[in-house]
Amino acid sequence: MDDLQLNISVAKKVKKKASAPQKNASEYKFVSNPQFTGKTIARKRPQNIVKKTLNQMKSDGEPQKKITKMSTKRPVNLDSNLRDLSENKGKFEGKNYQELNDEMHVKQKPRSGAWISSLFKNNPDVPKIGQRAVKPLVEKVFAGRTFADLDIHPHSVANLQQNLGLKELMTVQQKAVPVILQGRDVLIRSQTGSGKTLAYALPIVEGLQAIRPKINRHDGIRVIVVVPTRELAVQTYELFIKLVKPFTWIVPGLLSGGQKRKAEKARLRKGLSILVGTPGRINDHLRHTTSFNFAKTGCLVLDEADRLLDMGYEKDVAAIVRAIVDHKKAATYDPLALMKQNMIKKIDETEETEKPDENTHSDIKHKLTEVFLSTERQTILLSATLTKAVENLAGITMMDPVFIDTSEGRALVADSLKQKNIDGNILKSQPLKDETKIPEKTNEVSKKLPSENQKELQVPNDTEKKPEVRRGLVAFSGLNHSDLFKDESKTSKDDSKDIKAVPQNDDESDSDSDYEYFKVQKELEAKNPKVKEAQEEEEVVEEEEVKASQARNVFQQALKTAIVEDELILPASVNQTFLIVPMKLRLVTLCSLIVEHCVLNKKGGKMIVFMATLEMVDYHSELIETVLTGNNVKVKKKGNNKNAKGKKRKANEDGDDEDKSSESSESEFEVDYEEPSEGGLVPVAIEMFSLHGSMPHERRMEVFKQFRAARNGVLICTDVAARGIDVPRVDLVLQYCAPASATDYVHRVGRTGRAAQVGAAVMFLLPSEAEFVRHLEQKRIRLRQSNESSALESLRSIAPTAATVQRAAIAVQSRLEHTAHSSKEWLARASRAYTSWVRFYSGYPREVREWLDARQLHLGHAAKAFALRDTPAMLARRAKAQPDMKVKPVNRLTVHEEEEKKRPGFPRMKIGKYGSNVSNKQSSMHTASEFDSGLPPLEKKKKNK
Ligand SMILES: Nc1ncnc2c1ncn2[C@@H]1O[C@H](COP(=O)(O)OP(=O)(O)OP(=O)(O)O)[C@@H](O)[C@H]1O
Repeated sequence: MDDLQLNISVAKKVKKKASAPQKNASEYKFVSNPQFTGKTIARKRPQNIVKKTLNQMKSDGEPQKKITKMSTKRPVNLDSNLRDLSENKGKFEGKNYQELNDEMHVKQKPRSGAWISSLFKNNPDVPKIGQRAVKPLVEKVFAGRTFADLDIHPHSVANLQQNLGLKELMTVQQKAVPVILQGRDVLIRSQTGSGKTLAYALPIVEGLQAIRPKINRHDGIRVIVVVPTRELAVQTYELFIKLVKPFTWIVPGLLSGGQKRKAEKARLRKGLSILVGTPGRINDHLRHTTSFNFAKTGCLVLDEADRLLDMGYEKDVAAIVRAIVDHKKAATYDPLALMKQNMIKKIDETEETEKPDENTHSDIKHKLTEVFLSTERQTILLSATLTKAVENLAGITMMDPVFIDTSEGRALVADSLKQKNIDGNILKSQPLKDETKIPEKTNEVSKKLPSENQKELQVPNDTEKKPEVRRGLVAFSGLNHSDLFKDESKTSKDDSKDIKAVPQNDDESDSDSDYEYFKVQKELEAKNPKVKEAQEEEEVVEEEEVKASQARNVFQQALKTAIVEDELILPASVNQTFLIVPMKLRLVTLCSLIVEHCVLNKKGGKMIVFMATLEMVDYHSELIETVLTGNNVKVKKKGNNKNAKGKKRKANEDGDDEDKSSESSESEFEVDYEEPSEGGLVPVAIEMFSLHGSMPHERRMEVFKQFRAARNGVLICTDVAARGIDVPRVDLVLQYCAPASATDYVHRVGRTGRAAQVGAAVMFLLPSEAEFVRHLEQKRIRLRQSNESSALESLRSIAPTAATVQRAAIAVQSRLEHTAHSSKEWLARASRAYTSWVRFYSGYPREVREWLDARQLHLGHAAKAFALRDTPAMLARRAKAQPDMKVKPVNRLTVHEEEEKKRPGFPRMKIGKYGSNVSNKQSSMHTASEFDSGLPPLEKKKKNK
C-alpha cells in the first residue's frame, strides 16, 4: 500500500541521535539483543546517573531504525526516550516516564506540510468469523389485548389512549399488571423496550388512586422507585406525571442528584406521593433531611435491579430497604399513627357507604390498595437481564414473590405460593395465552391460589404484625445476607442464623408451609401428647422444610433456571451485525458510518455510539463534529462540557469566568496554531450530542432532552445511556468499544428496536477481539459479520477528489489528525482520551478478558485511532502533564463510612456478602466514573485494602 502514502516532508530528527557518541557498554545493565527487532531495549541503569539508553523507533509501521545512544549527560531527546520505554513493553509502565516527567515540557509544535499516512500499512488481516447456528430467544412484544381489558380505572384507560397514544397491551404489561394489583411482590424479566416501566407504574397509580379518603401529598411517600441513572429517573418521573393526570391528588417527585440539596429538601417538605430517584441521592436525603420518612411507603420498585447492584449501589439499596423497614416499624408502635390509621379505615368505610356515587369505581378494591393502607410493603424488581445478585436481592427484599418472564417458549408466571406438584414438572413453561387470560374483573392469581393462600394475601390489620418478617426468605439464598436485618427481632435473627429452620414465629405464620406445619403439629399433639414430642417435632420440622422448599420451588427454580442458563433476549426487530476493523481504521470507519447513516440516508438517521470512557466521549464528539461539519465545537462548548472539574465547575457557571477562559483558549488557539482553513467535510449539519456521567447536571439533562426531541443526530455516550433510557426513533446503535459483558451488550443494543420498532446494531471489534462473538453466541445472541471492505465506502462522498476509497479514508484521517494536532488543548484532550481508553481496556472484567485482551493491543496503531501521531509514551506523558487529569471525579457511588460515623443515629449497614460476590471490582471500575450520584465529593480517598 505504499502507493497510498501521501507526500511527505518529515523532519528526520533521528539523524542527530544516530550520530550520538557511543558510551561504554559497562554502563548498561542489560545489553540489547543483537537480533534487535525493535521489540527489546537496552536499558541503562547506572546507580547514580538517571540517564537512559535511547533506541529510536519509528512508530506506526515505519521502517524501524535501531539507534543506541548512551550518555552520561542530559538525554538529548526525551521524546524518543519515552517512546522507547513504552513501545518496548507495548504497554504503560508508569514509573519509567514518571522518572522523566519533570525533565520534559511538552512543546508540541504544529506540523506543517504533509506527513506519512500509514493508515493501510501493517494492519492485521481481518478474520472471517463464520456464523454458528444460534436460535435466539424471542419474545412476543404485544399481547393482543387492550388496556380496557385490565381491571383499572376507566380514566386511566382513556388517559393512556389520549395522552400517551397507547391502546394495546404489551405482553409484560398483560402479565404483570394483575399480579401487581394483587399486592404481590414481583420479579419481572422482560426484554429491552418491552414496556416494563408502564407495567409497574400503571398498577401503582391504580392502587393509589383507589385509596379513600384520597391521599394527599402530606401523607408521606407511598411509593419509592429506585433507578440507576438520572436520565432514567427523569424519564420514569415523566411517565408518572402523565399517568396521574386524571388523579391530581397523587404527586410524583424526582430526586436524581445534580440539583441543589436545599431545593430538593424544600420539595420533600412540601410532600410527595411517588418518589423516583437514584439510590445515592435518596440515601443522601435519608441522612440529611429529617422530613424524609418512609413510614407510609407501601411499594418499593427497583428498576434495572441487576445494574443497581452491579454498580456498587448495593449499600445504598440496602440502606433504603432498611430505612423503609425501620420507619414502618417505628410508625407501627406509634399510638398516634395507630389511631390515625384506624380513623382512616373508619372514614374509609363511612365514605364508601355514605357516598357510593362519588367515584363510580369505588367498588374496585385491589389488594395493592390494602397494602398501601397497611404496614406491609410490596417490592417490585425489574430487569431485562438477571444475575445471581438479583436473586439475592429478591431474597432479602421480597416475600412470597411471583416471577414473571415473558420470553417465548419459557414464558411463565412462577408463583412462590403456588402449591407444589411433586410428581409433575412444576417448572414447565406455560404457554403465554393460557397463562395470561385476564378474567373479567377477577384476578388470575387469586383464582389459582388455594384457599389458604388467599388468606395469605389478606393484609393483616393487626398492627403488631412485623412487616420485616419476610417469609419468602426461606426460599432464597438471599437469606445468607441476614446482616441486612441484623437489628431485627430475635425471631428473624434466629431464622437467618439457620437457613433451613422453619420459621419460628408461630403466631405470625400463615404461609403454606407454616400452615401445614401447624396442622401436622396439632395432629401429633393429639396422638402423642408428650412422649417423644421433641424428637417428632424435629422430624416434622425437617419434613416441612422439604415441603416448603418444594412449594416455593416454582419461583425459586424458575429464577434459578433463568439465571443459570443466562440466555439473553433481544428484540427480534433489531438487525445485529459486527464489523471487524483494524485498529488504525477505526476512527475513519466511524466517520464513514456516521456519514452513511446521517448524511447519505435521505430520511436522516438517529444513532447512538457507545464509547468506553468519558474522555473518549468528549474528544470524539468534538473532533468528529469539527472535522465533519466544520463547527469549532471546542471553543463553542467551552465551560459547558468539561469533565469532572470539581471546583472549576462552579467557576464555569459564572459568566465572567467563562468568558475569560474561552477568551484565553481562543487566543491560544490563534496564536499557537493555524485553524483549518477549509470548512467541514459534509454539506449538511450533523447534530452531535455527547453524554456521560461526569457532565454538569444541567448540561446532562439538556443533552438528554435535546437528543430525545431531535429527529436525527448522533449521540456519543458512555454506558450511562445504556440502561433503560427510551429515546424515540433511534435506528442505529454502534458499539465503538466492545461492551464489558454480554449483558451490557444487550442493554446497549436495546436502545434501538424499542416497542417492536425496527432497528440496527453494529459492534466494532478489533481482529484480536473477533472471538468475542462466540461468547455472545453462547448466550443465544445471533450476529452477522458485516463486510469491512464496504465500510469506508461512504467516505468517497465527502472526499470526492480521492481516486479510491483508501485515498478518501486517508484524506479524512489527515483532517482528523490535523485538527487533533492544531492546538495544545486538542492534543491534551486526545492524549487523555487515548490514555483513558488504554486504562479502560486493561480493566475489562476477567470473564471477557480472554477475548478483550490488552496484551494483544498495538498501542502505536491505537494512537492512530485517536488521530494522534505520537508514540504511546509521549501521549501518556502529555496526558499526565495536564492538571485536569489530577482532579478526582466529583462523583461517588455509595455510602461513605466516614459519613456514617458522623451520623450516629443512622443505621449502619453491614452489607457485603452478596456485594462482594457479585460486584466485580473491575466492572465497577468500568462504571465508576459514569454514574454520578450527585453527592458531594469525598473528603478523603478511601484506601483500598
Ligand atoms: N402498550 C404499549 N403500546 C405501545 N408502546 C408502549 C406500550 N407500553 C410502553 N410502550 C412504549 O415502549 C417503549 C419502551 O418502554 P419502556 O421504556 O418501559 O421499556 P423497558 O422494558 O423498561 O425497556 P428497558 O429494559 O430498556 O428499560 C416506550 O417508548 C413506551 O412508551
